[in-house]
Amino acid sequence: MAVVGDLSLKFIGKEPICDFKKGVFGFPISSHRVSFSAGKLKNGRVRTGVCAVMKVGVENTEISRDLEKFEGVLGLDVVSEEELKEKGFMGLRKTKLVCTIGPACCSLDDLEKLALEGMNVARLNMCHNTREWHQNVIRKIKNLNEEKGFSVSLMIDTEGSQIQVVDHGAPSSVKAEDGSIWDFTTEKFEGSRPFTVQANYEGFSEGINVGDELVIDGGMATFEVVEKIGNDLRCKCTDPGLLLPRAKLSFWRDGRLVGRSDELPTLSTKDWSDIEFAISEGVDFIAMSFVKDADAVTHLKNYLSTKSSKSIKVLAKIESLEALHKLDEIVEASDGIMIARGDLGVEIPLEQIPTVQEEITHRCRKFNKPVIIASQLLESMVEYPTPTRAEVADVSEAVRQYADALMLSGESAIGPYGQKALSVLRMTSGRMELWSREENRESVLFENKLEASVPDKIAEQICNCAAGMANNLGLDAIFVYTRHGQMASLISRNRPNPPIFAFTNDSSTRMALNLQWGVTPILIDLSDDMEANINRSINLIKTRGLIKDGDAVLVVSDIIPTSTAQTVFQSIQVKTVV
Ligand SMILES: Nc1ncnc2c1ncn2[C@@H]1O[C@H](COP(=O)(O)OP(=O)(O)O)[C@@H](O)[C@H]1O
Ligand SMILES: C=C(OP(=O)(O)O)C(=O)O
Ligand SMILES: [K+]
Ligand SMILES: [Mg+2]
Repeated sequence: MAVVGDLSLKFIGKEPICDFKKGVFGFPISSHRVSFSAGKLKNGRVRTGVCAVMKVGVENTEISRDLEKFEGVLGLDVVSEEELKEKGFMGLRKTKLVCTIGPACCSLDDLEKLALEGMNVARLNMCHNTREWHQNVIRKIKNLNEEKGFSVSLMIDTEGSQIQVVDHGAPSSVKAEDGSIWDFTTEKFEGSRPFTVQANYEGFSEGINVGDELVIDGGMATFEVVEKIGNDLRCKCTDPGLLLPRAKLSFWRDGRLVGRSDELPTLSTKDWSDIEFAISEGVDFIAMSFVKDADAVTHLKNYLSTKSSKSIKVLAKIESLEALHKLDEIVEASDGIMIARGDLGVEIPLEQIPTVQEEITHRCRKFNKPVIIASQLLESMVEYPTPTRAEVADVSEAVRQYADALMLSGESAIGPYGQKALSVLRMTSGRMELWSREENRESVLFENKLEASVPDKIAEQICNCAAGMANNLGLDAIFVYTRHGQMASLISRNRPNPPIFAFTNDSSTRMALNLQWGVTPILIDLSDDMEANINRSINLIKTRGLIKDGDAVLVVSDIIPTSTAQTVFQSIQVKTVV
């Protein structure tokens, strides 16, 4: 093993040696000498940064000095780097983008195009397709990250339990006509029977009375219960519409939802086995469907902390009335929230969605948790190559509310215009971010106070001040040094004007920060010597041509050293690059 600075090279016979993570590779040229080059990976090839011949096992100070400027150790993803080079600091997009991966975008080529187009997180919805299929997608994305320098995080979305129509294959949809009589049953049968709908859950009709309303998919069609026959319901169609496979069933009485999900577990047996799969594949996020209370979230978090060697973040999906009733406790318990407007629209009247969305987004900012706004953002693009004006207005509103992330569902999973939809999200968010920054700031930003008790009040204050200083002084960027991402997220919470570069030596932290508004995470080795870390990272960024003399950055650090000899290093400083 040869050691140079904080890089190490393995020396294996006459084979070329590679350490792609560090961007280093070398060829042994004799039994005690190795020639090596080091650099950043691009398009699967190492772009050489440093070339040298060195003695194996001997520390070479000259090379160490060269390697101080070595560009390969700066873990900045290619997409942010290109964006930065092209548009400068203020041009970096703040709002993060999540894409649901499905049959329309699962080839290596399609995934690469989505990554290039700005996908920050890939979502795999375990409601659909086989585990092998999902595994294949995960492997491809990890491969793209390793070989081509992307940094796309992975999210598994659980199926969850829900009362719905069984997907019996064909036909794909049936029309219910006004006044027609239908039987909703739990009887199991293959194929389809006329005027009969199979429900997936035995107890679906418990507590339901004659006269109650049965609503399909939040309003696609409506029935009135006219007769109860054992567990089955005979219903008359009062508002005609389509019955799709897996359509959701909800019951209403006197204009209010009849709670049906009490008996259903938040995590089913299938969900638990999908969670094992998520752990073994080392994904970054698990989005938990139909969360009812904080206990379910805490339980999963505890489970993951004992079972998973890497940190996996738990996102709670808010998609039921019950979750809305316990919003604060759920937000506080989770690592982030998804506003799952699809199912939420089944449980609350549609006209309440906009205000509920804004309220949840505000609660997330208060508790400092990232929030994703999901479902139907560009729904018409599942079929058409352009969005409706109303859809663009919806996306803009989500950005104006300072959501951390926006999500595509069917638009990318099954639609033929997935990349285009992603670019619509990118352009629309860029435009609204600029407008908010320049024209609308004061009206939307609200007071800084955190709702939750942050264990470290000093960190919170430092971050609030840092964001204010960076804005007031008109600085170019904020550099924050963070092991677990806490400081980066506390700065992001203030939604400052300049971009936040979060330097971390923890790859899980890097991947988790991909969901955080305005944060560009960078993987880098961090030593206990904070001054050295700061100088080294500024040099690295400068060597790459991403920062120039005269640029001013705000540097924030709060790294607790690993050795006990040093004290906690907390500081804010303004550095002008020279
Ligand atoms: N992995 C997948 N395999 C096949 N189809 C998928 C997959 N993921 C999503 N889809 C399709 O994309 C649509 C939209 O995705 P999503 O919103 O995540 O699911 P759902 O409609 O079940 O809530 C789904 O209805 C399904 O038709
Ligand atoms: C995102 C959602 O969940 P899923 O697609 O899993 O139903 C939703 O209901 O909006
Ligand atoms: K799901
Ligand atoms: Mg849902």
